Amino acid sequence: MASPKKKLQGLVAATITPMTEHGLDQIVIHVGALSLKESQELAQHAAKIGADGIAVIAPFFLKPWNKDNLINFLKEVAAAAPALPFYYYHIPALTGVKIRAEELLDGIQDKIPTFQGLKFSDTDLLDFGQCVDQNHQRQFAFLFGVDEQLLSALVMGATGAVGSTYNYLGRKTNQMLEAFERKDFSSALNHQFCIQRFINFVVKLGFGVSQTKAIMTLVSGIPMGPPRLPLQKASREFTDNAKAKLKSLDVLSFTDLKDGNLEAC
Ligand SMILES: CC(=O)N[C@@H]([C@@H](O)[C@H](O)[C@H](O)CO)[C@@H](O)CC(=O)C(=O)O
Repeated sequence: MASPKKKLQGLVAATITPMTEHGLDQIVIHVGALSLKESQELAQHAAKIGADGIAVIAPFFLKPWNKDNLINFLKEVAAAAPALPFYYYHIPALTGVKIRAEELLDGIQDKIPTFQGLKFSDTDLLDFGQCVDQNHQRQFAFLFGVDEQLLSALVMGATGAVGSTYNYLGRKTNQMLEAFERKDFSSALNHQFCIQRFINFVVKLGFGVSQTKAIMTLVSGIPMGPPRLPLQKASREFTDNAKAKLKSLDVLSFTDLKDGNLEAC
């Protein structure tokens, strides 16, 4: 897993490595599940193996229909690991739970004392901005999850980012962060546009977890394995096209895309 500098994090969904040996600064484990009991067990397990925090998506088969239902679910999961910082993972496009994050934040720490922040994977920058706006004491982390829009979210007050493309576009994204920090907005925008060119290209080909695995294998040479059903493996055609695009944009932190890596895909 790439570990780019600054505030970016690749996705760590689960780990079997003893937590003392992973070499990462922090590990937040996602413990969301369709069943509350399962989620609580995962939270307890995360605490036992030394995670630095837990994150939870909304349950999406039997959905919470309002803010209070959702908070009650999250509260029970958080209570299963009372010593761990708790993050709500807001990803409405995948869960179908469209309760606005800014509504959820209102008074949340009274209900969930360990609440630490949001991973916000949605393109609604009004909702995102209103989350940041109401955080007067600046106590929460706002980790943005739409990689192609990170610059806009930084302007709105994102405090970090978690996304799939940082596993291989980390260098380019760090260049954007550095330009943003030195207030060189024109360079920051150029870097964001470059990232967008790649994402726009792969989105048109069909882009998801399988394709992310294929690109990560291609770039690192570390076989990421096939996706689990019902997902299907990315096609060779996709990988060839993604490789050509990465080369033409010159965005890789790795000096070489070795031919063997393509075979590993
Ligand atoms: C909907 C989605 O998959 N969003 C990604 C982004 O990193 C996304 O791949 C990227 O912005 C390209 O659209 C992450 O926020 C979430 C993610 O990868 C995950 O939870 O597996």
